[in-house]
Amino acid sequence: MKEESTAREARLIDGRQAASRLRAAIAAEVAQLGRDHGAVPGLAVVLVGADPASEVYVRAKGRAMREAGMESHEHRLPADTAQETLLALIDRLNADDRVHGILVQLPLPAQIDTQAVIQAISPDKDVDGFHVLNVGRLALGQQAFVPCTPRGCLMLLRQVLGDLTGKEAVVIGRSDIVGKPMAQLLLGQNCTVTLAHSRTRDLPAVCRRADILVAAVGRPEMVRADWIKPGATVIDVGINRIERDGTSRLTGDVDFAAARGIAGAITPVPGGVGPMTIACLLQNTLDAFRISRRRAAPCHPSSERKPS
Ligand SMILES: NC(=O)C1=CN([C@@H]2O[C@H](COP(=O)(O)OP(=O)(O)OC[C@H]3O[C@@H](n4cnc5c(N)ncnc54)[C@H](OP(=O)(O)O)[C@@H]3O)[C@@H](O)[C@H]2O)C=CC1
Ligand SMILES: Nc1nc(=O)c2c([nH]1)NC[C@@H]1CN(c3ccc(C(=O)N[C@@H](CCC(=O)O)C(=O)O)cc3)C=[N+]21
Repeated sequence: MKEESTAREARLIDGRQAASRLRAAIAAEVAQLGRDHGAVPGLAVVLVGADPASEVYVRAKGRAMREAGMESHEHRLPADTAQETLLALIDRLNADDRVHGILVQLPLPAQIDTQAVIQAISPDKDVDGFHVLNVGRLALGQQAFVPCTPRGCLMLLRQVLGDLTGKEAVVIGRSDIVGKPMAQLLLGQNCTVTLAHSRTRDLPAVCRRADILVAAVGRPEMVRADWIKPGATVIDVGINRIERDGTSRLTGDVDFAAARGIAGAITPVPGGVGPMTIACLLQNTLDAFRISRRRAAPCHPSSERKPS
């Protein structure tokens, strides 16, 4: 039978709006903390080299921090910075009481051992959630700093679907910063999780099982409409800069225009996951600030670790 001519379009998941609500709630809490304690949460962002995309993100993070009433301490180092120099900076930031969160923008130049740098960050200031202690805590289902991008994706999913129990979730991409922690979070929500990657056999068929499809690959419009189960919720993490019709623009890992006719709900790029990543960075920094205050008052009877 022929489809109706007015095919139903997927609900658009507005990441900008969700992020702006979260940022407003954080700003209100920060203002209250200032009134109660005269203290301001601070984030140190370290950028090595001058990658233009990284510059854009770092500027956006700084602006969002200041708008929420938080302090942003930006450290820009030349591309040829030695590893020891960066490690010495991390040591200083670990010891700095005004710095509650530390983010080292990735990727780092080739002469620097990324893991050595990440593991040098104090786990209590690791607002990216990349430190082995936070990765382990997340895997064990303990209180942990959760990487900002998957945390934001989960917030959007909860907003659209409510309880995720029993859903079939497929995550494409197994990176340490997106795919793996996303799979852990979905497992924590009682989804049945498949983590797909470049060696997955018959990826389209795997994707067609998904009630929830998260694409974090880095390949423009790789996910076609016929990979999507009708009515599925699609979260497009990909940020790919492409040339089209002579202009440069951003596109996700999903063929958005076609997928809209099949999916139940879908995030756009830009305006989907990206803004939530930044809002979650503010949330993680606020959580880190709270943890530092509990550390400062260890005798208080209610000083347990759980960020409320
Ligand atoms: N919106 C946001 O806030 C953020 C967006 N991003 C974007 O998300 C995307 C992914 O980032 P990131 O996780 O860092 O990327 P990585 O390059 O680290 O990982 C990509 C993953 O995709 C898999 N992959 C590559 N090609 C294929 C293929 N043909 N079929 C199936 N799987 C494939 C790789 O598999 P294998 O492991 O087998 O090689 C790998 O696991 C990028 O576009 C990035 O810009 C990233 C961070 C934040
Ligand atoms: N230590 C570390 N932590 C990160 O979280 C981290 C990182 N390194 N390196 C790079 C990736 C990428 N990332 C993004 C953040 C915001 C947007 C974002 O706000 N995007 C806007 C568009 C921005 C534009 O126009 O370029 C949007 O999707 O609407 C995107 C991507 C964080 N990352």
